[in-house]
Amino acid sequence: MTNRAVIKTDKAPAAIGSYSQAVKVDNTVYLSGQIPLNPQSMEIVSSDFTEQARQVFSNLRAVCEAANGSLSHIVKLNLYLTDLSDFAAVNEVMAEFFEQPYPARAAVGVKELPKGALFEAEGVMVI
Ligand SMILES: C=C(N)C(=O)O
Repeated sequence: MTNRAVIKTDKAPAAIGSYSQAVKVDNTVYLSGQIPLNPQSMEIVSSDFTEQARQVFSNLRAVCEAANGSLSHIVKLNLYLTDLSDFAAVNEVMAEFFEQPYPARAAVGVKELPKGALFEAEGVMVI
């Protein structure tokens, strides 16, 4: 029998649709996609890609912590960029937030993201 719980924190943006910020099943936490919303204002923080990426990882960190984990517990990340010329920038921001060994990852260019965001990241954490 699995042990399932919904994770909810006001330190990360509230869900903007019909989903939970994260769902925990036993020791595994499925982290919903974070876009660069300020958790208080629920507005995109900046038009600058690097600032958006920092906000996304800050939001993901808050959800990890609400599930009693941390970014270092993330085993897989999926990144979505509306412009793959920001690939180098996202690697730099990840190096600010993550320590080696880094999680497994995919990075994909997409046409559009919710609220006009330039970047979204979602992943899986094992605690
Ligand atoms: C922002 C999202 N995670 C969504 O719309 O699913």
